[in-house]
Amino acid sequence: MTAKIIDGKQFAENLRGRIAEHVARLKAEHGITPGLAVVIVGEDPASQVYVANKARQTAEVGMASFKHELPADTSEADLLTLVHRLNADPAVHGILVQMPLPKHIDANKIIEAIYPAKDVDCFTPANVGKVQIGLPGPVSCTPLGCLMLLRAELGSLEGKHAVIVGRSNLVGKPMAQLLLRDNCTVTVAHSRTQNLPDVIRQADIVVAAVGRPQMIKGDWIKPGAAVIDVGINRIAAPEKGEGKTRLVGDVDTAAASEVAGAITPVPGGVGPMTIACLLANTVTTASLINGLIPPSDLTA
Ligand SMILES: Nc1nc(=O)c2c([nH]1)NC[C@@H]1CN(c3ccc(C(=O)N[C@@H](CCC(=O)O)C(=O)O)cc3)C=[N+]21
Repeated sequence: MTAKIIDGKQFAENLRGRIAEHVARLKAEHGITPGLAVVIVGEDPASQVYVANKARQTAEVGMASFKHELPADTSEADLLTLVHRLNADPAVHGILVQMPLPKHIDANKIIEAIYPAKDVDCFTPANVGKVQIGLPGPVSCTPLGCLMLLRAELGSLEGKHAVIVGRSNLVGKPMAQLLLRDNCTVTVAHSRTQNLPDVIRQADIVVAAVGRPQMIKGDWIKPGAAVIDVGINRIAAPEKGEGKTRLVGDVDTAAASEVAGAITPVPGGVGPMTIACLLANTVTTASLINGLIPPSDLTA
């Protein structure tokens, strides 16, 4: 069997098209221009690429984009002041503080300062709780993107055994909640799981979010399974020349493609969906802040 390659880049482009339509409607019918503020502290080059991409795509769908680039030695107090200002700014419906933050800043303190109504990452405790009990609001961008791809690929997820590898607050835990809501049987595996290959072999759906390049091997995959690779790891690529690098996922994609029914590539799989879902969440929060029912096709 050769797996279908799930084109996350194309799917994200289509999603952004739907988002642009909702944005146009919010403007025309309600006079609302959804606004997303992105805050980046320090000069990490990878972070700067993501932030530039986010700002460009935000503008492309017709939303207002506010970028705040702060020096690496910004104090926690100054960052908190900025968050408070964005909380109070009526033109801002979404606030994203790019992670990771420099070590002298307590990320949890910053996250807790974000007004939950504007928390488009779905990092605040209030929104994590809402996802868990199924209330409307923003949904963690990467898990939401994975869920959209799975639903598009498989239709109903009911009764399927999903094995999530990784238990982070960013991906593993919210992914488990969303798949439970879609009536999957959910197993969350992690670094202490015993016989990991045998656990993964039971999965109809594998979500790999461990951050270890190509750790999940082809012969761990059940024939026909759907494999969602969240990992984005930069590794050395001597075949491309000295000092060159390339991106790989947490799955050995070439080997897994011989067995799986469908698989997401890296790059071009989950990554572009994460950014599109950030924009989707901004439409959701802009709607809710203004007392409107958010579009059902942009959320879980
Ligand atoms: N508050 C916060 N929210 C985030 O959502 C957040 C964050 N901080 N910090 C960093 C991570 C990482 N992240 C990515 C988003 C898109 C791609 C993406 O589009 N990747 C492309 C490849 C990009 C490349 O070539 O480097 C792809 O997979 O095709 C990657 C990574 C969001 N993050």
